[in-house]
Amino acid sequence: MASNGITSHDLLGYGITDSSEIIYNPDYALLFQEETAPSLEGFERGTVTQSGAVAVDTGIFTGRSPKDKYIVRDDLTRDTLWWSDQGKGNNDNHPLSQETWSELKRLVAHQLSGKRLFVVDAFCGANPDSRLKVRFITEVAWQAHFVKNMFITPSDGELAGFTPDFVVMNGSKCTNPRWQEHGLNSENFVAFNLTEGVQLIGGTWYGGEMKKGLFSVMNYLLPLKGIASMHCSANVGNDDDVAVFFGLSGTGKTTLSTDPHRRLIGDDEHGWDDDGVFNFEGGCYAKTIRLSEAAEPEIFKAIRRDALLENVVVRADGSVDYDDGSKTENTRVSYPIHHIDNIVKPVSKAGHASRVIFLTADAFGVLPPVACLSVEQAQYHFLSGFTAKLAGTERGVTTPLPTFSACFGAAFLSLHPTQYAQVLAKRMNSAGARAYLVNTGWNGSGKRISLKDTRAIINAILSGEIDDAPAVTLPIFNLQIPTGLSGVDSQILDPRLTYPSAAQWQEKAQDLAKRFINNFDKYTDTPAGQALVQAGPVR
Ligand SMILES: Nc1ncnc2c1ncn2[C@@H]1O[C@H](COP(=O)(O)OP(=O)(O)O)[C@@H](O)[C@H]1O
Ligand SMILES: C=C(OP(=O)(O)O)C(=O)O
Ligand SMILES: [Mn+2]
Repeated sequence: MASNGITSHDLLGYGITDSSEIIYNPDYALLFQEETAPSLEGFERGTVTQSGAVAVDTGIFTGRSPKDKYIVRDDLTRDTLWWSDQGKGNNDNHPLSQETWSELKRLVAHQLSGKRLFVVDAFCGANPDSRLKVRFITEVAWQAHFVKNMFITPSDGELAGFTPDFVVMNGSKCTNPRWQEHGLNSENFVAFNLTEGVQLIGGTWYGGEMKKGLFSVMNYLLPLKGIASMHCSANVGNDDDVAVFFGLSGTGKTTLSTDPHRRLIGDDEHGWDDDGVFNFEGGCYAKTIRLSEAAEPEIFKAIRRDALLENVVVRADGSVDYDDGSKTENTRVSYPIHHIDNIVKPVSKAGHASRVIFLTADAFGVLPPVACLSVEQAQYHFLSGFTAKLAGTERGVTTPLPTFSACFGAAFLSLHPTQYAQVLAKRMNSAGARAYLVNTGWNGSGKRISLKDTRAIINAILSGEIDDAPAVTLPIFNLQIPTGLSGVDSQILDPRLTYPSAAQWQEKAQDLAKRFINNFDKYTDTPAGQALVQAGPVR
């Protein structure tokens, strides 16, 4: 192949033999042809929709499968990783032995051998000094399209001499028949070997495993270098004021960071180093369930040729029924970031953040739609990560499930949560950043807080209006809540007013406070953790 390509010889090192053809870094035109080829069958075959975007079904897996996630426990990771079987917190970092890893790798390599393969080389991380050079190997065209959308495309110059730091071998068509003997959760697997720099995928076709998989890898590497690694979206205003929006899936990172008046840095994964905030990705991955052009015009318009829709229902005329969640609530679209008009160019990065927003979707309806946090409260709520798992993103979750997800992204943390909290605190402190808790979930009315109200709240945070607004203290949680903000229904700012009686709020609040206190217990075995207890709710 040409100098900017690779040969089957280059794949031998991964155990992949006899490749019949390698399609290296396909462009969008070729991907379109490949993923809509009439010869394709089943989940491999895409459908062209009216907007020009191709729609695919991701198969049995329409969300991540955290129970099938494994990391090889070896000399590198033994004492550095936050393991599922150690300490007090529970997480998805299940240990894997070197022997089982080798078997899984043989399985995937066998699956990918003798095939026509797509190989995509891309960056994860916008900064040359902390980015990963990643190679994705897959036999499914739309999976190559997904990673082209989501990761950063190197220039031709950068591709010359591209030696991957990390390789993703996607064997989604194969499963592990010996999973029981291996002591694993199922025949499906998403496995990482940080020493080798390899991710293996078997059984699941869901593209999000590759995107969030690399995020877990960045989450391992960056904090150890003093760089914050954050499950957040980010944008920047006309005064170069940077805001980051932390939040678990479905809490509004993508929706709220896509703001026509602010340049988008990225919608999901960022680092914060000595120069400022930078994106890990080159694209966005928006939820499309009940998407409307009126409520989210920028995202709606981003769905066009080169965007890739997942698990939506396409009508006979090629239009998409965004209201139909029959395949999953987790319908999605990935698109390159330049499908949004107002973005930071050419590199998705900006200065230090001055506003740090924690998005939570409170399914209990207790938390206020916004509160201003003290430095200690910010640490407390970041470690607690109270929110809800919304339907669809994880296998088996079908209704909002209240959860404490440390750092608003426990599923992706590779190190202990306190390590992320320490790095974030240091960055926030040097930048003089202020923190806010924003509930995009429910209140006493039983309905979700409206997007219109949340957007007005975000505007009041970003303009600074909220810092001077009259405020009261919400008892039990000791949160400072504003009593009036432009464009926000003042009846919703105090959650007590959304209940038939304040006593009803009080009862639910006491129950939630207990959960907070119990959850925080796992951080109280250090003096620093002990000191934070008073920043949380009291019984
Ligand atoms: N008050 C609200 N704030 C933010 N999003 C809301 C709100 N009410 C409903 N939504 C919907 O919730 C979803 C938020 O999803 P998204 O922004 O993709 O989350 P994330 O990027 O954090 O996974 C969108 O479908 C959005 O339309
Ligand atoms: C893609 C995911 O999350 P988010 O909605 O935060 O992008 C995920 O959790 O798999
Ligand atoms: Mn998102």
